[in-house]
Amino acid sequence: MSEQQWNAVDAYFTDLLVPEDDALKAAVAASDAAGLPQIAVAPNQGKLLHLLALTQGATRILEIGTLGGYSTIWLGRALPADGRLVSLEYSAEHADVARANLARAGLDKNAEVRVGPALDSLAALESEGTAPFDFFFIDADKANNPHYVEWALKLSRPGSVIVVDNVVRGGSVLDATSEDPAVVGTRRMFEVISTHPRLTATAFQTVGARGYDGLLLARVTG
Ligand SMILES: C[S@@+](CC[C@H](N)C(=O)[O-])C[C@H]1O[C@@H](n2cnc3c(N)ncnc32)[C@H](O)[C@@H]1O
Ligand SMILES: [Mg+2]
Repeated sequence: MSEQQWNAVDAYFTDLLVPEDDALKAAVAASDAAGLPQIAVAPNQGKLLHLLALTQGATRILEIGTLGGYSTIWLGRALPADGRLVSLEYSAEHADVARANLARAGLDKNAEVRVGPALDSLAALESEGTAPFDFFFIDADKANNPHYVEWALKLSRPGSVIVVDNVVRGGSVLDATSEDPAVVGTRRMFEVISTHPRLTATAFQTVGARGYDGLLLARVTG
């Protein structure tokens, strides 16, 4: 099956089930205009995150890796009126674009973008005594994925859900000899999760508008 066919099927699904409104279209346009890389989740993946967070009844969401806030908007729209989303982003420039996109989507009251290395922001959240989060979306520097999963656990409650994006690495996730930090980090994350007493998880491969990739979905059991 060709990439052209994956794209066409994705477009069919998206046209029927995931109509993007003005705020989402504007978020993509503003991110492109600012020169951000086109590495946000696809619309149907954004809607998947939205539906997962809704199904979870999430009132507190933590995202690691904001970019222009496209996935943040989908997640933020799953929150109740008094819900809270914190998104962590290394780049001040990306964060500025995301904040404008979130404001346009009417989510600036619920969603906060914190700038800096996510490991520092996570430690700050802990020292502030933040309440546990119900839903985590991990989509930043893949080398740190094992640390991000450990942090998600620290900031979770039993029943919290963790989604990790881009776990296939073009198939290189199979390569135990890889020195690519993203592959090493992803493999280490799988090892940590596979034996973790507080996590149950699955992962699946995807094809579509973002090519060949995949997601990990985990639930905190205790
Ligand atoms: C794949 S993009 C996020 C895409 C976004 N979740 C979406 O789907 O719309 C990854 C983002 O993580 C940020 N990032 C990379 N390393 C980081 C770090 N150490 N701490 C926080 N953010 C980081 C990058 O600047 C980039 O904006
Ligand atoms: Mg991603």
